[in-house]
Order: sequence, then C-alpha cells, then structure tokens
Amino acid sequence: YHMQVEEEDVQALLNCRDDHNIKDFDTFSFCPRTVPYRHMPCYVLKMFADLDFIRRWKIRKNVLARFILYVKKGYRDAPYHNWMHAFSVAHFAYLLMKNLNLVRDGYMSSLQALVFLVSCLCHDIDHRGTNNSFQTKCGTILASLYSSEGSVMERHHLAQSMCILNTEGCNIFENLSSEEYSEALDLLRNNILATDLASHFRSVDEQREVTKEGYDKNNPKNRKILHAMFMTCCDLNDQTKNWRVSKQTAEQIYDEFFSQGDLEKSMGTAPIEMMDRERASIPDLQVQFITNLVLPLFTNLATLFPSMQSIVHIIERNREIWRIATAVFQKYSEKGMTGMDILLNAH
Ligand SMILES: Cc1nc2ccc(C(=O)NCC(C)C)cc2n2c(-c3cc(OC(C)(C)C)ccc3Cl)nnc12
Ligand SMILES: [Mg+2]
Ligand SMILES: [Zn+2]
Repeated sequence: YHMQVEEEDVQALLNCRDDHNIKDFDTFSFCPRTVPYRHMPCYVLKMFADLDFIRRWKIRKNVLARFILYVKKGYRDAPYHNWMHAFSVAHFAYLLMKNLNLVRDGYMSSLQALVFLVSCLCHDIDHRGTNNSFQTKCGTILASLYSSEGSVMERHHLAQSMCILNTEGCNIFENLSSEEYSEALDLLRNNILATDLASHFRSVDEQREVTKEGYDKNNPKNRKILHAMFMTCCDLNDQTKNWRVSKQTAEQIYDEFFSQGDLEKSMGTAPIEMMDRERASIPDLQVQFITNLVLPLFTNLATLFPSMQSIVHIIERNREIWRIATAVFQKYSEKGMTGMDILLNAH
C-alpha cells in the first residue's frame, strides 16, 4: 500500500487531548461536521474508546491511531466524498449504537458493532467524485477490475480497506481469533457493498417485509437487512441534521455531480439531468431524493426504533424547505438568478 503516514503524526494522535469534550457529542442533534478538521482523528479514537472496543478487542492504541490516519489519508479531497463525509458517517454509527443500545438489546454482536464503525470509516475510501455508472460508461480502470460483479466503487473501497488492514502496524483486528477475523472481513464486505445505491434498491422490498413483520433477532437474514439499513442511514446522516447542513451537503454533492456531467460532456456523452448543470433543479431533485429514498428508509427505521421518529420529522421539515426553495427557484430562475443564494437565509 503506497500511502505513507508519518510516525510523528501517529504519536501526535496518541497524545491528542481528549479533554475537548464537546457537549452533546453523543446526541442525534450534534453535527459532526462542526468538529474542527484537525481534531477528527482524535474523535474517532474517542468513539472507539467510548464504545469499549479498544479493551474488548485488545486493539493496540498505536495500531488504531495508525489505522485511522491511513484511512483518513485514503480519502481524496472530493467536494463531498471526502474524509469529513466518512467521519460524519462513522459518527452516526456511533450515535445509533449508543442511543439505540444495539449491542445491549441484541441487535448486534460486539464484533458486528466493531466492524460497523470500521465499515463506516472505510466505506468510501479513494472515492473519485464519480459514480458507478461513470466507471462503466467511461471504461475506467476500476470498471475493468470490478464491473463484471457490479458495485464497482464499493468493491474498490473494500479493496483499499483490506490493503490498509494488511499494512504493517495497521491491523486493528490482529488480536481477533481466526474465526472472528474471517467473520469481521465478511461483515466489512457486506457493510461496504450495502452502501451501493443499486443494492439498496434491491433490498427495499425485504426491508419493508422485516419492518412490517417485526424484527426477528434469530433470523440471520433479518440481521443482514437491518445492518444494511444501518449502513445506508449512516451514509445519509446529513439529512438528519439542521437545514444548513442539508443545504451545504446538497451543494457539495451537486458540485460533484455537475463536475461528472461536465466530464461526460467533454467525453462526448450526454449526462443524465441530475448531473447536467444546465438542466438540473437542485431543490426538485432533493425533494425527489428525500421522498423516494431518505424518508422511506428512516420511516422504516423509526418503525423498528420509535425513538428515531423525531429524526423523521427533521427530514420532513428539511424537505418542506426544499419545496419552498423549488417555488423560489422557479420565480428567480425566470429572472435569471439562481435561487441557491436565496437559500442562504432560509431557516
Ligand atoms: C443529499 C443526497 N442527494 C442525492 C441525490 C441523488 C443521488 C443519486 O445518486 N441518485 C441516483 C438515482 C438513481 C437515485 C444521491 C444522493 N445522495 C447520497 C448518495 C447515496 C448513496 O447511496 C445510499 C446511501 C445507498 C443511498 C450513494 C451515493 C450518494 Cl451521493 N447521499 N446524499 C445524497
Ligand atoms: Mg459510497
Ligand atoms: Zn458515503
């Protein structure tokens, strides 16, 4: 694995002051994107310690510190799919485990909990800001490697994660037994592949089934579906925060989408409307995305975990603001203005 992390950075992380105890860090209203960028690795360490993973799985602290820095370094500075996104996704996993007591109430084994947090940290490693259809459409290296199996980007994120685990001094699973180790890698694979949109759409019917019938803790299929739902909810955690966060996220995502669209145009292929800056209406697309994907998912989660209902209301309120923005957009786009700056003051 060609990436390098300086040992002095590992030492600095090991000595990081965890006295910057941010209030409400373990509540759903906390926005992980407000953590100073340079403190994020320290907060990842804090989450591992707080969930008792370091003791339970005999993780050497300097190995964990080095692993975190390699994962951080594995992310590119794409507008959205960057280390801050990974940190926010991992933070939501931490919130779910702490607030829903997933291990205590038997929804997750202690090993599944460890791998859940690690999967979130690693789930988008080395993302290039382009999606799976771009890989196949433009015949990228990653497509040549993985397009026959599908989930091209997700298989690459998994491969990169394995490389880091196999890097000297980074194997946080080193003290697991051999059967725990192989189960951990299996869980890592399932979790990261679950963050492919296509596999989410394939599992929607099963998710509705499990939600309607009620969750059966002894049914391994139910477990797999629930863990896939957890991964997708974490990946969409920005939608559960205040309007400013969901607007900023939309700006970052469409920055990526429109750049992909520009790239596709320069390669002579026409981008889909969502990626064409000449045609896309961000508020419309956001209302659709929230309605068709985000709300059904979190509504299912709130059916299984009623304490999540308050988060569903936050998502609905954000959608209302996008609806208002749609109207504003229509009005101002007639005048040739983009409504995006209007949204600056929308609360
Ligand atoms: C705010 C927000 N808007 C989005 C608007 C559109 C799309 C998109 O790809 N639409 C394609 C059509 C076919 C549906 C994704 C969006 N999106 C994601 C996202 C979620 C992902 O996958 C899971 C987590 C499994 C859902 C994977 C990648 C991404 Cl970028 N995260 N936040 C957003
Ligand atoms: Mg992804
Ligand atoms: Zn992601």
